Amino acid sequence: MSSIPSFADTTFTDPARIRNFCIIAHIDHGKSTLADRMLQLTGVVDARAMRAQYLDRMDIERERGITIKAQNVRLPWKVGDEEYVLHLIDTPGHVDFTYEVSRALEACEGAVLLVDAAQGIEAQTLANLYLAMDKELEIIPVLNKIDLPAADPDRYAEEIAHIIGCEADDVLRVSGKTGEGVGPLLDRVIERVPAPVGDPDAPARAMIFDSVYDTYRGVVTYIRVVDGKIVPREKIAMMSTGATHELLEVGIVSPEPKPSKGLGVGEVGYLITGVKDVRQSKVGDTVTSARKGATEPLTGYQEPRPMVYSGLYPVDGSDYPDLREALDKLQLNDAALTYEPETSVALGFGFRCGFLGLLHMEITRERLQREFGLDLISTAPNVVYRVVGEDGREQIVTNPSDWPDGKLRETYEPITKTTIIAPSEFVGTIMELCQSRRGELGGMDYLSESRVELRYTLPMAEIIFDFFDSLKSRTRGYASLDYEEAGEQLADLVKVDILLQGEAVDAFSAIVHRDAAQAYGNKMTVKLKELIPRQQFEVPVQAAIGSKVIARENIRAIRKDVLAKCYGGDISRKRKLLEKQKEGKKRMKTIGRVDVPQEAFVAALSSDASADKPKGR
Ligand SMILES: Nc1nc2c(ncn2[C@@H]2O[C@H](COP(=O)(O)OP(=O)(O)OP(=O)(O)O)[C@@H](O)[C@H]2O)c(=O)[nH]1
Repeated sequence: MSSIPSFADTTFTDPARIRNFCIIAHIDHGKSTLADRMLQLTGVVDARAMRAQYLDRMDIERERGITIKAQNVRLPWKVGDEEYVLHLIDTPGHVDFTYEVSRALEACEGAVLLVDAAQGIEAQTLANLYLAMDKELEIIPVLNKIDLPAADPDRYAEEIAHIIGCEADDVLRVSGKTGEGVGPLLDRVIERVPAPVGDPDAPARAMIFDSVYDTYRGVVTYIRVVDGKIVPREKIAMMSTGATHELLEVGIVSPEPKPSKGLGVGEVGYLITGVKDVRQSKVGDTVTSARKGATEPLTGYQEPRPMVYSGLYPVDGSDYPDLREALDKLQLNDAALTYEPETSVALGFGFRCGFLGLLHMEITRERLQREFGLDLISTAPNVVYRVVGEDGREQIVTNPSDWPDGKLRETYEPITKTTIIAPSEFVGTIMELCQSRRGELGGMDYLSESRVELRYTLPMAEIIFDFFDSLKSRTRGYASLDYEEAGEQLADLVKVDILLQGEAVDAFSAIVHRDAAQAYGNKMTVKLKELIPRQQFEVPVQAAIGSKVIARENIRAIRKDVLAKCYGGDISRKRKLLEKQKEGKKRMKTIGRVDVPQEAFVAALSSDASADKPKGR
């Protein structure tokens, strides 16, 4: 086996020589590290240019050590004298990004199922495995990190064999760190993963599995060709809209983008059309030729549905148009992000945004701040509720301010099917936690003598915020968690409003289970009392359900005279002080007669859920 980089540059490769695969795993089991070794071993990146997590291109990904966006790369590999092209698609492992995983799977015929040899199967190993099996991919089971002293490959090979129904001997053993076993793994990919099948003479059909907005090049669209070929200078059409575009560039990624003469059946690469509007290159769409194009699109992807909503507002109101533009651009990168304009009495103009989960929300916010230089406030996140009024009218509520006043006939909340895997000694404490979160046990299975899988139905609102942190701390970090939405259930829900001097502050309203309302009211009133500076009059801070007040704190009055200290003399000093006070006022929002500094909103809204940095695993 030796590397043959020149072969990687040749496109229109015979499909029989192509293998498209991805690596799926629980978070931190070592996908990105293994991908690094593959880049090196195939000679695509030489040792000098190598850096850790080569495919994680975003700063946030490197800093957090997690993969958010799926990436793809073309690798040459030789078995005996036969030359092959591998397309590797690196996928994220966090539960919020399952959607990215499912898109990556659409472009592959095989999946390397990577399991940490010191940890065994975890909740997302199973979730990703089931996704891959659903799409009928060839699964190649692999134990990673065999260099670790704590590795117990024999034990976990049995576990994997038991789950996927193979022999324990079939499970390969590698170390992404030392590179051991990576060559044989690539050989196995070539041997087991089926070559892509497509009709080279049919009209072109390629599926879009990712699109990225690039400041210099415009929209870059990643595709996998299914039939025919895509060549530069030809007009292409997007099948969902019928829109046609001039193709400016077609190419492959190995590991940097390289223009090519085109892409044929089974090949994975990118195209650039000079389109500036990010919404014209929809993930899941089929690309065909504008002239004599295909008539049947490929089966689309399942549209991702947001699970968590939150309001995003610019701290400086004049940044509103920039925020809109930034969201437009991010959405191309992130088909799961949704947003629509909303206004808040307290925060002004902003957007109601939908996310897949809290990590997704946090990352979106961080990207808006970093990549677009925006200073933002986000309101407390909430899930999606359905309410039926006394008159039988139904309403979907994604924003607490839309919660109908008055009596409601029925209120529903979304629920999840949750899987927890942990050492069996923690079963009692996990059950306790789930019960306290209104969970219902669905079943329990032993994966081996000492490890158990628990299945629960839990309200989504209970699970997305701090559940994972509680689970981790109660199980000393040994439990892993995965959940998927599973419909809705009747629940006794109420809206808690927070009032300043009798006036509701919409940004602080929350929908909670009736049993949790008191705790929310107490927490917010105490917090706001600390955060809002004293005014020249007393300000009551109240929590209320409808007109019923359930908690109250008072901010005592003071009188602040900035000129008091400089009576007599210096007029310019006086003016300066007054101006300083005016500056301060600009950063205040006035609720009724109460001046609330921006910082108080930020602090009050960020200190609970969004401050826990959930890194689910
Ligand atoms: N000892 C040892 N450590 C490894 C090996 N492979 C990965 N690691 C370490 O395990 C941690 C996680 O590795 P990553 O490659 O970032 O894991 P990942 O699965 O890509 O994680 P996500 O991208 O967040 O899903 C890092 O600290 C790696 O250095 C290995 O073979 N041996």
